Amino acid sequence: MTVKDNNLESLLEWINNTQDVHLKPSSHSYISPKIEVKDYGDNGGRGINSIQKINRSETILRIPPSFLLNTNTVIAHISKHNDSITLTEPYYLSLYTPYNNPSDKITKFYSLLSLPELLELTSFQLLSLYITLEKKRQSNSFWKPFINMLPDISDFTLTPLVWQVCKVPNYEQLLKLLTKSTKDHADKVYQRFINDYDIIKQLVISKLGEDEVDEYIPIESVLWSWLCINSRCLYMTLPQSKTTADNFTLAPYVDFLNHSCEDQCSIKADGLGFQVITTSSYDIDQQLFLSYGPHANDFLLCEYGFILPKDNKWNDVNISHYLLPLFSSAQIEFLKENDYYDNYTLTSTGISFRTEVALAILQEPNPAESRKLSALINGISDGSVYKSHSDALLTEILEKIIHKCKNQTYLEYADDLDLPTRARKRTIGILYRNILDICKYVKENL
Ligand SMILES: C[S@@+](CC[C@H](N)C(=O)[O-])C[C@H]1O[C@@H](n2cnc3c(N)ncnc32)[C@H](O)[C@@H]1O
Repeated sequence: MTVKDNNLESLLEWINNTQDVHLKPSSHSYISPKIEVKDYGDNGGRGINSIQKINRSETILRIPPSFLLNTNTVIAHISKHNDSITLTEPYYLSLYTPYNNPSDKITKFYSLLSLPELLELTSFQLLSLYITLEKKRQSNSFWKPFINMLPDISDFTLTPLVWQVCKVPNYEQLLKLLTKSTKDHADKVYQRFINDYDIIKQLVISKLGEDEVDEYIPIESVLWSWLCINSRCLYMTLPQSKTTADNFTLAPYVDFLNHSCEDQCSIKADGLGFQVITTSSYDIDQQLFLSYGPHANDFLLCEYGFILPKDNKWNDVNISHYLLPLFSSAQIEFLKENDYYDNYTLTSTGISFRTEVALAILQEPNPAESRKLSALINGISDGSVYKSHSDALLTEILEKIIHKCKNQTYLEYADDLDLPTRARKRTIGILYRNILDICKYVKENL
């Protein structure tokens, strides 16, 4: 179904017609007439669809720097409401920031912030704070057409972070049901969010006092902004970023591209802004995809709130927690020295070399002195001397995992009356099915 709503029309109007008069027309926004936004329903929500044939290497989108939401544009916009901030760098001064100084509470809050305080925040913290506040400002925000097209919190119903922060029905049971690697990942995402929220909160308290926190930055609103950023950010080098993780931007319209394991579009960020170029040709009425990266389903679920139920070639099974307790201290020392400590995985094509090395080391009481081991690690031997013991241990581990997963795949058919709980349990069931399929394959092919 073609998406036709007022919000989308406002977004297109904003991207196409709010041009910086100082820019050459060649630098203006461009949305190819060969694409449209289409609603794929349960199969990914909104995505980009071809309405004409598209060739390989065609530029289909170009969003100029002034319409990208990132640290640069946020600081440039906030500075318009703050007399104490004077920006001199060209990457701020070249941005189009139509001056609109509404006398609302948020303008007042911006006027209290200093440039060092803003630069102290990570991109994630700054953007989460800014989007939360700009959403509140509604028509007073330059970014309103973009913010109005961001997904609803209900679109993140499968994200474990939402279960935990919003304490959804059965959230404790759901978290316990997660596969180990998904739970480990979900815990890290939770820590990242809570840390970001605490820092934003401290800043608001330092300017406005504790009583204003719920008014300006209720945790549910920051959670929504944070998830929109996490699931829609695109890599782009920014001049003032402190870490690689800070190098990202949000790009309206580009962010309608759904994920597939196979790359079908590439992205380019330069002085012209953000561009999307096709890397394959498309017939009429085909969905255009971008690969978000080599992500397994547990990663996709925790970071983006979806999984690829079939054919995610990046799925793996981590067996580190079975192997790590078996190593002696000499073996651990060797593993650490040679960068082979932890992260032992199996995939749908077999066991990783790292896992093979770990299984071999378990058979060497003095690994540092073993020439057989050194030959395996240096690619001089294929390690067949270790194979029968490695296979026996691996079979034992695989049988334990297979048994556990078989006990959990019933979740795929969960029939809870509460529909979000049902969807969450079914997704967890698929994660167990993914693990089961890999383990069975590896066991059969030892
Ligand atoms: C960058 S946005 C893509 C546009 C999004 N579908 C929308 O409606 O705005 C990323 C989000 O799209 C959804 N998504 C992306 N690729 C998907 C896929 N292959 N299957 C299901 N959902 C997908 C997830 O909700 C993800 O968090």
